Amino acid sequence: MSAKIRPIYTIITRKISVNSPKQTTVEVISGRDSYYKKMGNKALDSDEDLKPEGWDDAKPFKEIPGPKALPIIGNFWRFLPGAEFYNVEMLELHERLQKQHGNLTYLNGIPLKDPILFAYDPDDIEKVHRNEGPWPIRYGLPSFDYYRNHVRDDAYQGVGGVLTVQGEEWFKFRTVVNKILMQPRTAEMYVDSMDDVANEFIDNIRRFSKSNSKNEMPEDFQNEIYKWTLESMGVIAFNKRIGCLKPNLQKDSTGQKLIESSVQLFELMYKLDVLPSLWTILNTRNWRKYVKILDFFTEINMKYVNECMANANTNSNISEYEKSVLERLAQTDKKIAFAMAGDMIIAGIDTTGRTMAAALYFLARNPEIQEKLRQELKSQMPAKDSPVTKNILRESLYLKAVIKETTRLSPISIGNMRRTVRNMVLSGYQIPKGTDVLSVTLLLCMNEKHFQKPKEFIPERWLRTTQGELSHKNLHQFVFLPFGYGPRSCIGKRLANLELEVGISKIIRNFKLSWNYPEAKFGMQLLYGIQDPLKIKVEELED
Ligand code: HEM
Repeated sequence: MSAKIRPIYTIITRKISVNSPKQTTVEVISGRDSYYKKMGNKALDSDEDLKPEGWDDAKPFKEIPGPKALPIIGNFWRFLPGAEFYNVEMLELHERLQKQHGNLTYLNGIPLKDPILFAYDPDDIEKVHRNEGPWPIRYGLPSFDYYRNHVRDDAYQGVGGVLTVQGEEWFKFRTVVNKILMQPRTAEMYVDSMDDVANEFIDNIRRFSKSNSKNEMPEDFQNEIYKWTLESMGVIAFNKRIGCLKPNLQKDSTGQKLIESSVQLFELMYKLDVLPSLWTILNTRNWRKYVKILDFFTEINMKYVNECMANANTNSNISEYEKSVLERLAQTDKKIAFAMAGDMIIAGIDTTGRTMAAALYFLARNPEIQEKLRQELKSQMPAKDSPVTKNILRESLYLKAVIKETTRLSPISIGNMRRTVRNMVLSGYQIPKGTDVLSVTLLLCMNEKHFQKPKEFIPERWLRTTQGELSHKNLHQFVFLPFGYGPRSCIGKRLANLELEVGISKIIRNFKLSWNYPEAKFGMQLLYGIQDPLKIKVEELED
């Protein structure tokens, strides 16, 4: 995009979305109908749910409580230095909003951002998800969407991927990729390669531990974890070892450049899509940097997909499950393979990386839990260098409970976002279709109404054998949704769990972890997670 100013249609789109929904009657609400009809969602064409049960008795939308927006400056000023929400951590912000305004809070008046409803009641969250229809709508990364569909439509050719597109286009894409990525057999196929990648990560951890008298991981250990997730995702997305975990990576190597670019990419996404930003109307410095980085990813992606196609296995005796994910995607549609490989890299590094960081931190702080996990692993992996196999993973129930408990206390997203596609009543208020609702599940996961000792790391709560109050068996189904919900839920869930299971098994089987610092701070940048340097002490186990 060479023009200094974004095309006028973008500005108009943003302006429309900045307007708060002031609808109070069903007729006015239908103003957004054409948009959804364009997406072809038949459910929206029918009149049957125009007035859902309880609509006439519900209070109008405009009465939903929330921080009052002032003329012109809206609510933005509340987040400025000295004001009530300045630098307030996400969890605390939502605790305060819920306390002040109740289970449904409306926030508008943040420049160039859509107004949003925060839902804190699991029954409301259930209603939103159960009414999301077959093509749920989730907005979140407009900068990424704009890049693919407008800046580099030459490369993506109208196939925007699964992360940001909506409606029928999303559904068609997702139907193709689900068949390949959501299969348990697909994930299992990668156990050996994930084991290889984890071995290199273990070597690096060992080297860091020996490099200082305290046996601590470096301040930027989180980036080292990202190298491991990028290398793991590279195997799946590109069918290729990128080489990010090699010690002394050359500055100009692709691996090093990819690592640096992905760290910057997430920082920039946060600045463009989460913080107020002028990129939607101007070619800001951050926007230009962002496009440059995404261009680099596009170029690498194209190169690797072409390489994979050129080396594709033409042996007709080989079963579908012996082929790589990328090969199978490319067999169906090369454009889909290209966009999906890019999505996997964007969605698969920071997410699994932050979850791994949190898991290691919780294990380091809880030596008894760590030892219990180690005993489970030792029964399956007699030697420190025993490979992880799919049978080991099937049997390792405590390991799975550790990962679940990690995602309860440190989910990558504080909640799930949906744009409602039907009118509905939430907490006694009329909610018009077309409203963005963020279900803040993190708040529920931290509430003793739903979890006993909610702030403590207790994997036992997820074990089937656990009885009584601690057990998760009576948990409301919409309180704990770390991978989202329904047809739009995380497509990488199986792959992420596989990576984490293999990586954590190897680390805990080889090392003793401990934490010698005050409790780490958690918070949100693009994603939620630990904010402090991850200086975990790592000691080699004897056997
Ligand atoms: C622990 C790691 C991960 C967590 C906790 C996680 C969580 C999530 C969540 C909460 C969503 C939104 C779901 C919704 O709206 O209902 C999502 C979407 C998505 N995730 Fe993950 N994710 C993880 C790892 C991965 C990996 C490794 C990949 C790579 C394949 C991936 C690919 C995606 C994609 C492509 C979407 C968008 C799906 C769509 O909109 O149809 N994720 N993830």
